[in-house]
Amino acid sequence: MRILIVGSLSGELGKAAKIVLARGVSIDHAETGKEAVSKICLNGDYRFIFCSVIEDISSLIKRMESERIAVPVVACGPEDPEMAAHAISCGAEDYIPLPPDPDIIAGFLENASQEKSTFLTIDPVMKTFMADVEKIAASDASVLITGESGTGKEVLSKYIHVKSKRASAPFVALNCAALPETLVESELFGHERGAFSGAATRRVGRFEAANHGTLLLDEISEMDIRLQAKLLRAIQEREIDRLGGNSPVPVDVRIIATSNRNLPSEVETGGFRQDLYFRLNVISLSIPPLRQRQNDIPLLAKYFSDHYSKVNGLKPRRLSSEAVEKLQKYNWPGNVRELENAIHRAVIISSHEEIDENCFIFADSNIPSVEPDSPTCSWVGHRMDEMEQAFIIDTLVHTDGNRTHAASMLGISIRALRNKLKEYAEHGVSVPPPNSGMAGLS
Ligand SMILES: Nc1ncnc2c1ncn2[C@@H]1O[C@H](COP(=O)(O)OP(=O)(O)OP(=O)(O)O)[C@@H](O)[C@H]1O
Repeated sequence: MRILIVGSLSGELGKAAKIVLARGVSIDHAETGKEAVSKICLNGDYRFIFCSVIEDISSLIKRMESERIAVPVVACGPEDPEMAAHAISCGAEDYIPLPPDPDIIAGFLENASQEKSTFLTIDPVMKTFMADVEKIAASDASVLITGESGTGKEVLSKYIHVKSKRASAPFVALNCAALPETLVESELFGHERGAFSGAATRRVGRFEAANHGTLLLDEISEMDIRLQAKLLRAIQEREIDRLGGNSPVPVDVRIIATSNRNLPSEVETGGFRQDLYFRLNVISLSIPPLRQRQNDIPLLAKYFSDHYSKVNGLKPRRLSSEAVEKLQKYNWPGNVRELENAIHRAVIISSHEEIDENCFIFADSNIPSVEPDSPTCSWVGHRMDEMEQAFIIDTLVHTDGNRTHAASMLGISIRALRNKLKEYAEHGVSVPPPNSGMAGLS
């Protein structure tokens, strides 16, 4: 883990930096937000940016957004609730009070290193699967992880990295569906200054950022076929060409790719290169959907309820046995992500320390939801495109704005979903924002 510290180190922030260093975490330093962005562009992967509240956090975040950098910013400043609230409203994800308390910083770092890297499971159907995962982790082979949306493909990738001999090097992820095709190439391979209009600084790509570590290519099936050829070359030759660069750069990276689409049939229809498929599919793991491992439901539910109680400053919430039974009977089309969202909501809405079954309301997931006031209530008399729009928006509301999950439930590609949403927004239709989190509460 590497952290970039932004601001003057002469005061309390410098003391915080020393505590971070003493915990074995490497740090880099930038005096200003502008310098910070150049450093990230050049050096790649930081787990966090610790930024002094004296700096203009809002413009740092805007600069990062314009460079498509998504590193969480943690504001550091005096123990003052108003300053903390202001920093959070500017886009900071957390606030560390200064003078720094070594225990708070240690807890923060510990949380960050454990976060999303433990693949929780106890269901007997997962026993052989997990035994295979342990063996696979130790090897250096490419891994292809498939499974429905929300089954934990990204968590499993991180777990494999943490268990591998590359654990002390970076784990870098790129969601191939999250960026327009034109940007994926420069994200992957980086670019030299002036390589294209807008390339104001030299920037390392994810391949270089992941050197000696692991590169997760999430939703690989969404990658443009032309770029697939370049990726294949990078994997085979173990070197990449930066956009606008003169000579290849050697890279030592383990690739883990995920897909929630059926890659062999994509290969058959010409949407995915067969040679790349064989390269990635040295080892393949298919995560079973949550409904096929019901014993994991109580374990995960408890884990999320403890986590969200803590995050919300509440006493630990306990799930009643009726609530657990109800969770185990539901078929979880959105898998663990849907369970996590359901528990998060339940933790907040439950007025007692016990979460009872009434905190969970599930539509029959085999039938599209037909609420009395919903446009899908009476299908007769509506045009197909109206129905499609209502269906897509309803699904997106159900997934709390999560595009990947919604696309998977609708059985369409994320790109197709995104195009539809763009079209709706251009016609003034209110589209649930991405990751709107607790949208269902309001
Ligand atoms: N076994 C697990 N243990 C702990 N948390 C899990 C587990 N599986 C999934 N999660 C949680 O569920 C959520 C979804 O997981 P993840 O993003 O890894 O799924 P995914 O299969 O990659 O989804 P998608 O295909 O939609 O990108 C995350 O918040 C993750 O922390």
